[in-house]
Amino acid sequence: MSKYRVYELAKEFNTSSKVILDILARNNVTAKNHMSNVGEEAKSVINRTFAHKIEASEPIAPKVGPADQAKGQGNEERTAPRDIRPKPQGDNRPQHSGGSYQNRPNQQQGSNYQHRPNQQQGFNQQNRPNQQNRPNQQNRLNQPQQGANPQNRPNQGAGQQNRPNQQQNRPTQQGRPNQLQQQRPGFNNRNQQAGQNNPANFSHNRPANAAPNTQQARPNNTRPPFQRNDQQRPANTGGNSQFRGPQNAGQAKPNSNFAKKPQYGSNRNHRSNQQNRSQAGPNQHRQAPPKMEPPKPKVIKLGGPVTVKEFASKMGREVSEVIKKLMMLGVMATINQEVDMDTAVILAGEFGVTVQELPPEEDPTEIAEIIDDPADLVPRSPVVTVMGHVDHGKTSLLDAIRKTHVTTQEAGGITQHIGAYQVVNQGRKIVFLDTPGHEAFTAMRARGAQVTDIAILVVAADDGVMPQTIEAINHAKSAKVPIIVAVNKMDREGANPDRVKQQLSDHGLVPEDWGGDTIMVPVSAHKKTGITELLEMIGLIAEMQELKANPNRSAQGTIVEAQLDKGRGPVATVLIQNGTLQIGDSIIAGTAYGKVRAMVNDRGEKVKKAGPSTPVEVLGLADVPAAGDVLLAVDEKTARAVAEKRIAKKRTEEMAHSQKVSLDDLFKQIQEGNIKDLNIVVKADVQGSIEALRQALLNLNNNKEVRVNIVHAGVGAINESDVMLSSAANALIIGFNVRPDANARKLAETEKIDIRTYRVIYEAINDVEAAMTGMLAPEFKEAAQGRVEIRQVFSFSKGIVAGSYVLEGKITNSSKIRIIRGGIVVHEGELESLRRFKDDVKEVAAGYECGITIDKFRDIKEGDIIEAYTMEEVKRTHS
Ligand SMILES: Nc1nc2c(ncn2[C@@H]2O[C@H](COP(=O)(O)OP(=O)(O)OP(=O)(O)O)[C@@H](O)[C@H]2O)c(=O)[nH]1
Repeated sequence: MSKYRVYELAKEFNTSSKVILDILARNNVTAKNHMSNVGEEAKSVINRTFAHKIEASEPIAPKVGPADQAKGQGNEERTAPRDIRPKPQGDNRPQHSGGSYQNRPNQQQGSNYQHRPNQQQGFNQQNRPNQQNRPNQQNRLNQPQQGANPQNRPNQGAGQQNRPNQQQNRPTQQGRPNQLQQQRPGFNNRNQQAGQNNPANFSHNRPANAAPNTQQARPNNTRPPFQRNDQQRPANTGGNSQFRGPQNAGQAKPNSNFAKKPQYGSNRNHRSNQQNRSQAGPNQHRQAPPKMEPPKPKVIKLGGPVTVKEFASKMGREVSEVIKKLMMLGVMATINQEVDMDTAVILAGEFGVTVQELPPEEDPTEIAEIIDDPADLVPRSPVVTVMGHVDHGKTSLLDAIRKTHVTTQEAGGITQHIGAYQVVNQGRKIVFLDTPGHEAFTAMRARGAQVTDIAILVVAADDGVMPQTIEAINHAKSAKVPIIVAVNKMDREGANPDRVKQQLSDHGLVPEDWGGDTIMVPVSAHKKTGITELLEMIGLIAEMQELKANPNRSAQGTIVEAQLDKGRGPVATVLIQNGTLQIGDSIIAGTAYGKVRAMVNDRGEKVKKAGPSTPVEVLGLADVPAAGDVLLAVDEKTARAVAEKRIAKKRTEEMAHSQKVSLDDLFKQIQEGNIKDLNIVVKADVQGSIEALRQALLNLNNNKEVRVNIVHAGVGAINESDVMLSSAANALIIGFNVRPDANARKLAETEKIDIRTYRVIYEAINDVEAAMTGMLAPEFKEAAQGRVEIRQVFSFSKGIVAGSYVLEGKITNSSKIRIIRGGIVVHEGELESLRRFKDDVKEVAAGYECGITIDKFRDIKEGDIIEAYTMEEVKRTHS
C-alpha cells in the first residue's frame, strides 16, 4: 500500500499542506503535520474532495455574478430582475456606473495587460487613490510585485481562485479590487488562468454589465474612490478607447488580439453601452426613439448662389457636413458664406444629389443689363478723377490741364460748369470729373456706380503726404481704381519729390523707378510743366485697361451731379458710359424718369446725341435723381413702371430699419447673414494709436463668421468724408481720442453711421469683440447735452475760469464734459463750477455766456469746445 507524505499530496493537488491536513481531519484520517505519512485511503478522500469541489464550482461559476454575490451579501435589491432597459431617472445612472465600476477595471486591466504590458505602471498610478482609501487593497498593491516574480505566479493564481468566494461575502468595493487581483496573475500566466480565472471572471462580469447586477453597486457607487477610479479610466485605457465608441466600436473593428478572446470584446461592448448610457445623462429617453432625420433629396433646385446654411437645409444635411465637404474640395467657407452655382453643383454631386438650375428671379425694380457682343465694342476715352489733400493744387492742376489742352476757342466756350469736361491729348480724349474726388467715389459707390477709370492723386512736393492724401489713396484702393501720382508744386523751393515717394511707398504706392508699379509724374500747375507727361501716362494706363464700349445701343450712364434749376427744372449731369443718348429718348435714373428734352455738353453747346465717355447735361427728367444713380434709356412704359416700383421699394426700405452696420445689432446681422465683412474706419489723434488699434482689430479675425476689414485709418477728427466713406462701404467709425465735427455728426445721423469714440484702446477692442459674438452687454451711452465755446481764459490764484458761450443745447453743473481742440479730445471729466455773472447756476442754455471751471484741469485755451453730455443706460436690441 502506497504511502504519501502530506506535503506531497499538497503539491499534487496544488494546495497547501494545511488544506490537506484539514480535509484529512474532517474525514477522520489522522495526520499530524506535513511530514506525516498517509495511505491510499487518505489520498482517495482528498481526491474525492477536490473532484467534488471542481464539480460543484463548474456549474456555479457562470451564475456567480455580482448579482449572486449580492444575494450572498443579503442585499435583496441587487437581485432585481435582469432588465437592461433604462430605468426611470435617478435610479439608473448609479446602477450603470456601478455595474461599470465593478466590471470595468477587470476588463481594462485585462486588455491592458494582455496587449500593453507596459501600461501596468499607468494602471497602478491611476488606481493609487483607491489603494489609499481602501486598506484591503494593500494586498493588491503587493500583488504586482509578487507577480513580477514568475515563480510565484501559479501560486498566486491558485490562491486567488478562492477569492471569488471571499469576495461574495465582502462588501462590493472590496470584492471588486479582488477581481482585479484575480485577473492580474491570470494575465501573467495566460495558459493556466485564461482557462480558469478568466472565464469565471467574465461570467461574473457579463451579467453585471448586462444590467440587473449593476444595481448591486448602487450604494457603493457613491464612494469617492470609485468615482475617481472611473474618472481615471479613460486615461487608463489609453489606446483602447476605440472600443468605447458608440455602437460598440470594439465589435465593429476587432483588434486581432481582441478577436481571439471574444469575451473581452463583448464585455467591453457592454461597458461601452453602459458608459454611453451613463454619459448620456440621467435622461435615458434620448436613446429610445431614433432621431427622425430630415428627408434627403436626390435633386435640389437652385436659382443662383446660396449660403452654406441654405444649401445644407435644401440638402437636408447638417451645416457641418457641408462645410466638411467643402473643405475636402479645398474651399474654406463659413455658415453664412455664399457658394456659387458651379461650386454648389460639385458640392451636391459629392452628396449624390443633382442640382436643377432655376432662372434667377426677376427684380421688378431692375432693368436687365444689355450684354454687348465683343465685336460691337470700340475703344472709349478714360474717365479721370483728381484727388488730394486740401491746397495741394487740384483745382490749379485741372485749370492747367484745361488751359493747355483745350483749344483757346473751346476754352473760351466754357460758359457753364457741368461737373465734368473733356480734354484732348495727342488726338485722344480724356474725361475729367470736376467733382471733389472723394464724392465721386463715395456718393457714387454707395449706389454701386463706378465712373472713374483712373485716379490722379495730387501731392504737393513741398508738403508731402497729408491725412487727406491717405484718405484719397484708401478711396481709390477700395474702389480698385489705378492711381497716378502728380507730384505738384515742383517749382517751389522746398520741393522734395523723393520724400513724397518715400511717404507714398509707406502707404503701398511704390514708384516705378523704385521697382514698384505706381506712376509718379512731377508737375507744376503754375508753370504748367509735366502736364503733357501726366496726360500721356493717363493715356498709357487707359490703353492697358482696354476701355471699350458699344456706341450703337441704348444709352447707359451715371448721374454725376443733379439739381433743380429754377428755370429749366431738374438738370442732371450724366456721364454716358455705354451706348448713345439721343434727344427724345425715354430715360430712367433711380426713381426719376422722363424724356430727354435737351442736352448740353461741357463746352455749353447743345448736342443731339452723346456717346460713350461723354459728360453731358440732360434736361427732361421729372424729378431730381441722386448722384451715382444709373441712367438708362428704355421704352417709356418700362421707365414709368420701374420708376414706380422703385419709389414703392424705397418707401418700404425707408420704413424698415436701416441695414447699416452698427455694433448694437452686429451679432444679429451676422446671424442673419447680412454681414460677412465688418468694415471699420479708424480715426485717432496720433499715428501710433492708429497702428495699435488697427493691429488689435485685425487680431479679432479669428472669428469665423465675420472678418474685420479696416477700410480707412487716419489721424484727425472724424469728418464728413469719413462718414461718406463709411456710408459707401457700410462701415462703422471708431474714433480714438477724436470726435466727429458738427457736419460729420449730422451726416452720420442721416446716413445712420455708427460712430464709436473711445479713450482706451482696450475698450474699443472689447466692444467690437463683444459685438461680434453677441455678448455686447447693456451699456451706458452718452446723451449729448450741448456745445460750449471757450472764448476767453481768466487766470486767478484759485484757478482758471473759462469765459464761455453756449453754442447749442445746454450745459449743466452736473454735466460730464469733454474738451475738444482741433477735433482732438484733450480732456474728459466734470465741471467744478458753472456760473452766470457771480452766481452759481444749475444750467446755462444756448445763446448765453457763462463762466466755467473744470475739475482737475487747467490747460484750457480760447477756441476750445466743451461737449456737455450725460450717461444713460441703453438696452441692447439683440438678445
Ligand atoms: N508754387 C505753386 N503753387 C501752386 C501750384 N499749384 C497750386 N498752387 C497754389 O496752391 C494753392 C492751392 O491751390 P488749389 O489749386 O486751390 O488747391 P486745391 O487742392 O484745389 O485746394 P482745395 O480746392 O481747397 O482742396 C493756391 O494758392 C495755388 O496757387 C504749383 O504748381 N506751384
